[in-house]
Amino acid sequence: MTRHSDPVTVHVPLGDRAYDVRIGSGLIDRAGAEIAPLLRRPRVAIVTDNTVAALHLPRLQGALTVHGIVSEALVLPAGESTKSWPHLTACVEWLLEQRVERRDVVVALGGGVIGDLVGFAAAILRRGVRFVQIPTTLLAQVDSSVGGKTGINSQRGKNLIGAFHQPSLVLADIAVLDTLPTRDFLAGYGEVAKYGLLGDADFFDWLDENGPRLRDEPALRQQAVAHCVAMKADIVVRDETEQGDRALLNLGHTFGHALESATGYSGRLLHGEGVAIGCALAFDLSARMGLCSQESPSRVVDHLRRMGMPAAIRDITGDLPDNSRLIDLMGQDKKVQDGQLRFVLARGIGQAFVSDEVQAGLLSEVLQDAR
Ligand SMILES: NC(=O)c1ccc[n+]([C@@H]2O[C@H](COP(=O)([O-])OP(=O)(O)OC[C@H]3O[C@@H](n4cnc5c(N)ncnc54)[C@H](O)[C@@H]3O)[C@@H](O)[C@H]2O)c1
Ligand SMILES: O=C(O)C(=O)C[C@@H](O)[C@H](O)[C@H](O)COP(=O)(O)O
Ligand SMILES: [Zn+2]
Repeated sequence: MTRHSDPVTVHVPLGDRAYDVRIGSGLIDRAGAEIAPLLRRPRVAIVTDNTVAALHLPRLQGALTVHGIVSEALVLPAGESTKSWPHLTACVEWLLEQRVERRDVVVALGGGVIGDLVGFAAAILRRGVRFVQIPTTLLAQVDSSVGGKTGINSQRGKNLIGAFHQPSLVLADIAVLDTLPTRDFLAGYGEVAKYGLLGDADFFDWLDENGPRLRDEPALRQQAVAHCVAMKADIVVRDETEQGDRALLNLGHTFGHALESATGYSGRLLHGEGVAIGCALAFDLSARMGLCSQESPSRVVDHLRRMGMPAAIRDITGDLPDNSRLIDLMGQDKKVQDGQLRFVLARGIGQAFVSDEVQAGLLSEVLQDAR
């Protein structure tokens, strides 16, 4: 049964690209009322994946119909491999076939894969149309639906083709997370933990106490999602296009993205799992560089393990390329400057910063010991 509670609103004040992120139970049932004020004519194009379509699309379309909004839907295959050129082409061509105009609104209903792909399609369609994010995974609610990073993967690396394109509205219905498989919920938790680790030690303490209860207690879930979104909004407003501080949101991602590429964007390693392992490695590296005490990486790993999450490279099943290949994959990271790798490191829990001073030998050592 869908519960309804008062939504919390986090405003993202980006001038003429400002928008609200609404977080609460039952928001999909109110999507017609929420989206109607954005529309110049009463129709939207929805893009989703097959799993989400079966569970939540009829409810969304019903809620739009009640407000006289006509909708058509494109259903793409679920999974990371959908963030690719062929599916981007299919999505853009379908939107053109639907005669989506410059003043229309496209709706992305799904997890981070759909949000990133559809956001990018909206960025390039007729040189840019507006879009609304309706994130249906924990990961998408706390992270990918906010901030305007959109794009697809390349064989050469994660998210290497994309654009900054902010949504016009985000509707995070925390009740949809009830249908999310545990593995996907925990993958999203990797990004939740990341926020505490990068800049909020008190939040990490709170997660230590409440993390295991987030899945079953809607009030805690709403609190956690709202806190992460507020933290992300604050960083994005300071540095929308990642010239500086925004790179903090990349904690764990230099390692995680290389591991995702190495596993072929397959079900072997989900993005949030890669981020969790990457955070543990970033703290390990920081401790070896003398930036923080050994207590910090130990605490990170203990927390992830207690949550039932992978926390080391050895937790990934199957073969992986050798360390030099992994480091080679890291060379495609978007933080690289003048060919030099840059990492998000930490002076302790909640004290992350960006560094280009990592010695290659130490990096190999960290990877070697983690396998
Ligand atoms: N743009 C950004 O700032 C940003 C931030 C973080 C991650 N990302 C990207 O997000 C992607 C990962 O997102 P994700 O973890 O949401 O993966 P996902 O979109 O693949 O969703 C995970 C799985 O859950 C299913 N699902 C979604 N909602 C469901 C629901 N309510 N009930 C049941 N099943 C549901 C999906 O069909 C899919 O199988 C990666 O590509 C990552 O690079 C982007
Ligand atoms: O919003 C950001 O900025 C982030 O880095 C959030 C990350 O969780 C997310 O995975 C993002 O897509 C990674 O960005 P990338 O630029 O390294 O591809
Ligand atoms: Zn991420």
